[in-house]
Amino acid sequence: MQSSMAGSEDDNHHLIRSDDRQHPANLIPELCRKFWSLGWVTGTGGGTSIRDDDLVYLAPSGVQKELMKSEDIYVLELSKQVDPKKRVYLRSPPSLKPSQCTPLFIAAFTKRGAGCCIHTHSQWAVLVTLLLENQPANKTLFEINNIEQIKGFGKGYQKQGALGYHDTLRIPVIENTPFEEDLTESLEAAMDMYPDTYAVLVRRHGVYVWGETVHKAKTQAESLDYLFQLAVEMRKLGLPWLSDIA
Ligand SMILES: CSC[C@@H](O)[C@@H](O)C(=O)COP(=O)(O)O
Ligand SMILES: [Zn+2]
Repeated sequence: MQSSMAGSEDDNHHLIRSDDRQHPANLIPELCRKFWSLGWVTGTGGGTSIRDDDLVYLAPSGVQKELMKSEDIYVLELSKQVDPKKRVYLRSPPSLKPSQCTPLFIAAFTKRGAGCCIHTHSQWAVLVTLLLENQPANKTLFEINNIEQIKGFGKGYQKQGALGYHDTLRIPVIENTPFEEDLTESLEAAMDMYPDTYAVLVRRHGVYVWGETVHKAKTQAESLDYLFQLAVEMRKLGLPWLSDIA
């Protein structure tokens, strides 16, 4: 059975103890409970990380994400991470390991200044990557336009405002790897190739979505899941994802 380990003062327990619902250590378990009910983080897959200034909060690996408690949350200082192979944690709950998604979350924080990164194993995301399998590897792109929900996305990195109804939303797809951490290089390459994207799909696996704030990351993750589901249904009906309505 998954258990929460009560921390002591010397393991920086104060970093995750707060009565504020908006505190990252309270918000991550609450968000994961919501995401579990959407089928995004079932069977321990997926997760969420939040950055508050230089502090990064993240979940343990291999735990049932919807049953997590604030006591289970890891904390690290972003600016102190010199060697990705020797990650230094301000707070490490005993008997647990940090999420395997950690280097991918960190890529969103360092390369895109994100405040929150959400990883889902949504079946809609996986289905979209399967529908795109005929495109060349590493040049795969999900594209959709002329759908109202596209307005749920920001224009891009360091840009003001949201995408418009007629804009085309583009989400790159990277190939899956046997170990989550080995996705980091291709996720970073996709960020470089598509600097304005707020998400990267992982073939036969799921999606990473981020935003400047928790609110924006959640809005974009929900908008994307809506669009992925819609895209799968459109394909079944023989409807194109891109149209030239002016
Ligand atoms: C169902 S196992 C899924 C994991 O391998 C991974 O893809 C994942 O998303 C969660 O990794 P975790 O280390 O448990 O946070
Ligand atoms: Zn995953």
